[in-house]
Amino acid sequence: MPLVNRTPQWAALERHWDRMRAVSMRDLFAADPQRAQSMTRELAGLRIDFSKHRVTAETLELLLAVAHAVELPAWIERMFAGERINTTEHRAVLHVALRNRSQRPIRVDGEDVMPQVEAVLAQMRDFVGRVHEGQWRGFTGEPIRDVVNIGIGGSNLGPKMVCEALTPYHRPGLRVHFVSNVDATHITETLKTLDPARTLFVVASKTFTTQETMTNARTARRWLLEALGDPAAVADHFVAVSTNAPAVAEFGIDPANMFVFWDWVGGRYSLWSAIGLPIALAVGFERFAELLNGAHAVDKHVRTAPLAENLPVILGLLGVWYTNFADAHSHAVLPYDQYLKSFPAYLQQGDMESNGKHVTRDGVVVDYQTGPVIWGEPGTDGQHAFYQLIHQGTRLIPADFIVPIHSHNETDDHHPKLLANCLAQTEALMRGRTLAEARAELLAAGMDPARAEALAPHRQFDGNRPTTTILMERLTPETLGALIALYEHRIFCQGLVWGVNSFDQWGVELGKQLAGVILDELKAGAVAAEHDGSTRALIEHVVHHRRA
Ligand SMILES: O=P(O)(O)OC[C@H]1O[C@](O)(CO)[C@@H](O)[C@@H]1O
Repeated sequence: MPLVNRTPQWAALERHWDRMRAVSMRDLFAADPQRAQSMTRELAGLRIDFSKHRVTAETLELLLAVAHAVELPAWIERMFAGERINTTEHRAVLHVALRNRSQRPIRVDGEDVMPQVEAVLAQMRDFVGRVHEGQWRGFTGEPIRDVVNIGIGGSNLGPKMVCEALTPYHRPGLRVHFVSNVDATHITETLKTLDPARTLFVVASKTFTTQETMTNARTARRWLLEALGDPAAVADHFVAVSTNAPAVAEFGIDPANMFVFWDWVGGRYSLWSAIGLPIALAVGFERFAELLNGAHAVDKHVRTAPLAENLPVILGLLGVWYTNFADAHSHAVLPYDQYLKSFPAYLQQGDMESNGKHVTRDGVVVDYQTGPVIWGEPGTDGQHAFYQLIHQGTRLIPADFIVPIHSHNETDDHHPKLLANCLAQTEALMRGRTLAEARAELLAAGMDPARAEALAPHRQFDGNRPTTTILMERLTPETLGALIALYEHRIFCQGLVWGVNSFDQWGVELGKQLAGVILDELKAGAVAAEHDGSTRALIEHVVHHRRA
């Protein structure tokens, strides 16, 4: 497979960009009164408007031609068929099996994985029921009041984001906490508020070797044992979610209290697996199942819809358009819903760990940009922080605006304002304000002409800044599941265009390896290994000051 930028389809897009760079969305809307309707689609409770993009029907056709050139439909099918498309780790990629509500067999090496998936879901349902009903009790016979998920990366960000997002659905009487950072402050501050006799720890780690997680888990175990005094208490206060049964047993967790998942579930795609146990504990198993249903609806769509109608494909291609042709370096995700406050952070791992790659699946170094920087904050906080740059800065930043039509905290005073702000931002970003308009507004407000002339350039907005608006009736488990799956598949489609393996993460290894060397040196109080001058001096300084 040649690099995508060597294909004739890519060359056609380059020529097209030369024509499109001067095209304004204002003109596109003026020329086509049906533009919004023809570029808005409904999917699984989401209404997606991609009309405020710097594209025409021809642009979309040319982008779709690139998608065909990289055999995108065949790759999507390969994923659903359980092929080992994560080639560097020789693994299938089957988070879609975790929410395969149709029970259609999905096979890896000829073996249907669905019975295992169903068995773990049944185990989760049973366990969650027992905790909720007070049948699962702590060592001293107390019911569980607090659940602490100990995990990091995919074993933290997904379940944490979903638990926050579904706060209105939380069952009363059970609080869920997340500890991820190896910084002792994180676990110390969390444990301060808890009663050991009524706390359940979920140690979530695919590998069960991750330094941060194992350190926090050992601290939690010490805390528990100091309070309860008997090692037998661990069995009543710790469960594990992992692929590594021997390591779980070695930690002292009863294998009966282990929830397995499989090597074909990537960490950042794992919230649908037993890694979602804190979600099910927080909102109940039925709600967790609704989350899976929402994702399944999007899975069906991505697998069966023709490319031209396939929303994750379209959104992915729009991202490619800006990254590779309009020189955009980042992508903002702006949820207008406080419950989605961690959605951008969750997507940072989802997208940047997936597509932050510099070689293709074949190991060829690319000479084009791949995954952008993902960032964002909930509106309207973001508006008062960084929107200035999005509106008037020198960089092009495509942005997604996500907003529910109804709030879970509906009041006449708040939600209409939130909605108005969200919609106004996309309008302003698209429309901008010309110099003449800026000048006229100032004059109409009574400003003297000389001052209006001086101020007008500061109040001029280029506009033409692309946004996607994603509306939903309300943020429910189902719409949230659909939203997450939409982004997951978008990431996959972009990775396919760039030719990278979106499912490995070798880039996190080197730092881990070097941290191991430096940790030994900090413990020994002496530098033993080869380091550059800066790192060596820093280690020596730290060693000296920790000794003093
Ligand atoms: O679940 P584990 O094995 O503890 O890994 C945690 C995280 O570490 C990574 O391997 C690297 O950040 C992620 O891909 C993963 O989600």
